[in-house]
Amino acid sequence: LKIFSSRRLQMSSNIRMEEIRFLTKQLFKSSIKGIEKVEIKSAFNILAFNIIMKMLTGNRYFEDDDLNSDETRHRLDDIKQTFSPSRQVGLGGFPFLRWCTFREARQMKKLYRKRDLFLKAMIDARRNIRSSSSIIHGERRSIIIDTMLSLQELEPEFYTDDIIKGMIMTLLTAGTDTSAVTMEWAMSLLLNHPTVLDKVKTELDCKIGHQRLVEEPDLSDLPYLRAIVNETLRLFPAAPLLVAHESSDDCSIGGYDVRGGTMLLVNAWAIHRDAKVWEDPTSFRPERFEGGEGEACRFIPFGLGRRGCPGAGLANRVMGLALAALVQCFEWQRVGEVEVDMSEGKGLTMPKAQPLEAMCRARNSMIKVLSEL
Ligand code: HEM
Repeated sequence: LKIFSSRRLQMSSNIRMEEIRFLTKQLFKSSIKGIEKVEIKSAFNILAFNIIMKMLTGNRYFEDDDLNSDETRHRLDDIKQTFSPSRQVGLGGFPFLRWCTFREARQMKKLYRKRDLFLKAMIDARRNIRSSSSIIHGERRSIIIDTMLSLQELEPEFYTDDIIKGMIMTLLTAGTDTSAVTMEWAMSLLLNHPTVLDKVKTELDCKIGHQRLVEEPDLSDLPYLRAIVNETLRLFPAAPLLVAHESSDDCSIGGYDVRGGTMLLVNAWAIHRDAKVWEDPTSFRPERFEGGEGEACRFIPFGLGRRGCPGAGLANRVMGLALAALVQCFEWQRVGEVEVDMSEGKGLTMPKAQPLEAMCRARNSMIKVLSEL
């Protein structure tokens, strides 16, 4: 509640808007001379990390202006390796992963130590800033680590540094790759379905126009954009098996007796493509969400109930805003004649097998807005 309530999200909306402006400015710089090839995967990863890091600490993680510089690539590889969700599961998550070689265990230990130092440095930096000033300004109140340190002052025995480190790590692992991967799938689907791309562009042109950049409050007035995000999450859920659950007690569900301590993996990917509950399930048809078709138990990209994803609201804002800005400001084309390869790669968040590249050019109607960013 302290981190994800609508009010808290509202307080950090300027952070997301700043990062969207940063991304569009970078893309404008790269494509100012005409149509240019851009590596969208890294751009989305950088956006997702910068937003979460800024919400956590007040500072973005990638300061470099150039999305393609060696420094940026190096930092991106490093942080992805350190906070990859696959490594998060590690030794303790699934029982079958508890078996690993001595060498793997040593590597894992090294990684945990690196993470620990990284997280400690983040907390110490905020603690120092807080102790050097007694006034908490408006902006600081929206910084997540500051919120956690305030809770620590109230309940020190519960909010220990280790608990805070665990929370930060969960936010970094659960909240970055998932959104970045979904945005990449969405852009890939749009490139392979130009009529859908044209339709959402028309929605943006009609509702927002060409005199300003799309903003977070506009999202509620963009139902077709929302339908595209949902249809992407249906076909390519970033947590295809949700997160492992365990029954705390014996229970009976749908006629099955389940013992306490049973691990439950829900195959959301299969439910989302089940022909018994979805018409033409493998087709990309955002229109199916326009009439509210997607609700209830068959559409569960964020899980359900008490342990459902607390970051769903944040993710929908980030993904909606980023896609809206990219479509509003730029013309997009595939790199060649061939359709974008939609094969699924390996990894817990179901990434694309091939990182997405696309041709990008600033829209003439948006040059004025882009030049003023
Ligand atoms: C497209 C983006 C995202 C998807 C598809 C997604 C999906 C999920 C799913 C399926 C779960 C498990 C739910 C269950 O087992 O019932 C989960 C848990 C979680 N997610 Fe997300 N998530 C996304 C973005 C985010 C973001 C942006 C954050 C926060 C910064 C976040 C934070 C969390 C946390 C903390 C949990 C664990 C909750 C718990 O254990 O109670 N997620 N997410």
